[in-house]
Amino acid sequence: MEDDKKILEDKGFNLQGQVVFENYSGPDWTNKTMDILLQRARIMCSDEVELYFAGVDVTSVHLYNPRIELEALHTILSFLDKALCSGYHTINGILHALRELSIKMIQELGDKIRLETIIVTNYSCDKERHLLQWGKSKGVRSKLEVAYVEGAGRGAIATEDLKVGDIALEIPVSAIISEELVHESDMFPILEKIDGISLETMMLLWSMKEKHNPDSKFKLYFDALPEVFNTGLSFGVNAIMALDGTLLLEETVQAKEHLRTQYDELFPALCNDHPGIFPTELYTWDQFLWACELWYSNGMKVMFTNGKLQTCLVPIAGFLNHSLCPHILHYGKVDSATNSLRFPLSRPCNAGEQCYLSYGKFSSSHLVTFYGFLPQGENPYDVMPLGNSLALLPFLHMHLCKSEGLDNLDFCSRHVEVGDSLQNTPNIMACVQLGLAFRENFETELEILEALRSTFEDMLETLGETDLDDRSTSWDVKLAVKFKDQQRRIVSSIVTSCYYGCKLLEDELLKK
Ligand SMILES: C[S@@+](CC[C@H](N)C(=O)[O-])C[C@H]1O[C@@H](n2cnc3c(N)ncnc32)[C@H](O)[C@@H]1O
Repeated sequence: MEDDKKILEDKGFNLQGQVVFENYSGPDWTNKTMDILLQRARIMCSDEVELYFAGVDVTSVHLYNPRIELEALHTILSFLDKALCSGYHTINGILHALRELSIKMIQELGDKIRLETIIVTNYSCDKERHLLQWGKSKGVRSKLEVAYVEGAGRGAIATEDLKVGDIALEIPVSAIISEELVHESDMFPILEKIDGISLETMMLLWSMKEKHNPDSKFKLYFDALPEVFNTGLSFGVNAIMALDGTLLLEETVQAKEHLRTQYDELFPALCNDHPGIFPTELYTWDQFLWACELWYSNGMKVMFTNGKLQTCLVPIAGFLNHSLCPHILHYGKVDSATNSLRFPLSRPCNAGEQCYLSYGKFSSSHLVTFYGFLPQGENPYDVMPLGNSLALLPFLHMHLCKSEGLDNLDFCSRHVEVGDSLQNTPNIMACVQLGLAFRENFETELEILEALRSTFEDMLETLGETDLDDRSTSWDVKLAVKFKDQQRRIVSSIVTSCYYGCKLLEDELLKK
């Protein structure tokens, strides 16, 4: 919040909450006013890390992060709707014009980033249809159907053209799998006596048994779940080996070791002490891992009307896949008027198009480990290890450092951003140019940049080359190799940028 304020002040905004509609009778007033509103909204919609890395130019019209752009446009739209409802009649015309423009800009943004969904027709969706019917009988309202989509298992497809603000899906609280169920179960009195056990772990253990309960209220939900999840937690030895040289290797190994320790702390003790409640055959390591993958990849944080935030399984909503710029941005808070979880659209979704939501601001390594996929497009939340002495390097588009320029290596390590190609993301160059504009000490900057280049060159070497026969390779090795290729591309782009940055500085030094 303080960062937001500072940036707004730096940009000369009036922080008293008033936007002055200057010259609104002029020919271009709507665009100009929208521009001002957008500059503010981009800052308001960026979190601390995003602000930190976009510090130089968060107000730029450049799409440095489509999710923030969408969030900003949506914030403006909500603001305009509120203003229109509260009846500022004298400026109604202006508000309507701005509203129309923001809807148009949201539409244009959606068109720019649209992902093509290929529906795979040779899979039966009977189980999914049964679940949808069950949902309907429980009061679920849906404008989505389920289909197999290429590269992502099942996905949710819009059954009609959906506009901004339309509710794609509405799930009553009674159809959500939440802590209440474990509290009511016969395992709760045993579990609550275990020191330090979390409610999440209790839910996980409950779901392992409930999955096999023929009388479960959620039987059709469990029936429709995948038999295997294919996340990084299930990577085999070859996939782990293929990750050599990447941060992900350690992440997946550590995550799995952590889960194994957790399992060993609970089993076989619980089965031995309470065989009637924890049957051995339902609580094997493999089944525990399956349940972990279920909760990591399908768990949703839900805020209930009593203010409690819980990780839940939400039938039907669990068919929604993730996108870096999703249709559904705001969800997860139970609507007190309807006692349901609603999934409203922040950008339009046409009939037949896959409707996406955002799982969160996750790096690709997190998505591979806990969800088992790499998102399409450049992920602005990726991180790069910068060697032992340096901090993790967030990979955000466009800007290399704040206007201070490069002060020291540590400063640099925290500010560097990496682009996907030199032409449209001249990050290191932008940084150097900033340095040139603000500072005299080119020698130090050159040293820093050379050190950076050398660090990334070493990293590139460690990543090595991959030679993959795609036909005979298993899903996990393919995913590991895809991840490594992506890392290589990023690092290689930084090396190139460092190289050009050094050259620019050397030229400047020659001129002196
Ligand atoms: C909540 S589920 C979504 C429904 C899932 N596709 C299914 O068939 O059950 C999350 C899982 O969907 C897949 N997924 C989600 N978004 C994806 C994307 N953009 N690309 C590929 N797979 C995705 C991953 O396997 C992830 O673990």
